[in-house]
Amino acid sequence: MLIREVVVTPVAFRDPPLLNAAGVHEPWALRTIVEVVTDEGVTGLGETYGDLDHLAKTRTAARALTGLDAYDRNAVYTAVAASVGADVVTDAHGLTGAATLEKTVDRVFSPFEVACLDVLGKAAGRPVADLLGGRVRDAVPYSAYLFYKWAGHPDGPDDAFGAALDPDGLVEQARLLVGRYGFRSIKVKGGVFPPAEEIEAVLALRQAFPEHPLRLDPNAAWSVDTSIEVGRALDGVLEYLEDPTGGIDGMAAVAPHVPMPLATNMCVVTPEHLPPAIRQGAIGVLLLDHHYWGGLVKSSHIATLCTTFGIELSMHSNSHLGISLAAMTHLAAATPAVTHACDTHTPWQDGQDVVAPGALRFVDGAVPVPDGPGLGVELDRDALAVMNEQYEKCGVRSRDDTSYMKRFHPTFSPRRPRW
Ligand SMILES: O=C([O-])[C@@H](O)[C@@H](O)[C@H](O)[C@@H](O)C(=O)[O-]
Ligand SMILES: [Mg+2]
Repeated sequence: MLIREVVVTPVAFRDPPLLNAAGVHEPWALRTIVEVVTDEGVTGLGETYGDLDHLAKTRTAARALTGLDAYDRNAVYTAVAASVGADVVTDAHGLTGAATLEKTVDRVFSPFEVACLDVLGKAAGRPVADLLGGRVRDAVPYSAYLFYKWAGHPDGPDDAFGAALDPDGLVEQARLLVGRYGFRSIKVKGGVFPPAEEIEAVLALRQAFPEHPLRLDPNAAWSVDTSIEVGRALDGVLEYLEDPTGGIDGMAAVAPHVPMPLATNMCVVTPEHLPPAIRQGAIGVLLLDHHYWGGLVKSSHIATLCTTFGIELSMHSNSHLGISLAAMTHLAAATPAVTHACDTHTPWQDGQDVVAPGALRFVDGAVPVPDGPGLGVELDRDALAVMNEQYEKCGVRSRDDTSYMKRFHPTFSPRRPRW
């Protein structure tokens, strides 16, 4: 199973104007699609970020993998690490926490690891979930991921989702997503309006959806004191409060004073963050993300470690396509400790995808594990070509929610904490 060739293709797809603490989503979201082709003619798929620095590193790493054995993922990791060197890559938006060298290598390695597992699964005729230990659930529950949003991009027509700028708008958006996908949990992306307004929105959702577990995630937009006030105001309402404030120290200062667990995909984002977070009791839930936790196997090891220390698991998401959704679904299906519904941006992509339709679907808010070998999804080459052309033409080269927001609101500041 020697790697004969690795093909790296950047793609762009339409994204609605979703608001967050860093600004607003641009009209185009970027991803990179990785194809690992072996000497036996089996091709494995991976998906990762599309930002220029990361794309360059992914391309350099791809060239270093020719001739390696798809079974030998330690050798693949070593080659990726050597190709990354000492360069740390940071996201401009800062929504997935601090960058470190290990996290940079883990991020570059991840799509190749997923693609190698896809190869091995296809060769063995078994789903990736089987390679990760076997499925403990046949379908993986996801949450309705609500965003405050404008009706459309200021330079374009309104989109099909409509505006959501107050509690009624968010409740209406929840009805749309729950109605269409059957989600049984709801997450609100906060950090956009003053906390009192976001509390009001969560309470309106609680009234409209009395049975749905609710989460709120302001991406560290609040001070420690504000986080404690909001946490107490939502006593009995939230399943967990996600990244109310920044840093392990900040989260540890909030945790003992609020009634619900704190969750994160910002202050614990790489292995070296775990010891201090555990020592200080900073978090109760970790949102895994195989795209920056070094792929599926390492994520599953992190989950085991978290369970040992009483930390529960959920899963984080940025804008993504079907290869990522398939990988997330196999990982969560094979990881008993992922007991909270996972996040996904899938509804916001509104059917745009690089994978052929059919393998991935939502049933009662959950994605059944694809049955086919490997990830169980096939590349739609026409869609890939269209999205690659969109990438070439769209002009976006790195996600920058803040600059895009400042085009329309020049005084906007992404300063955190803001409240
Ligand atoms: O897409 C967004 O705007 C989200 O805010 C995303 O970038 C975050 O990383 C993420 O969803 C989160 O849970 O923090
Ligand atoms: Mg988050």
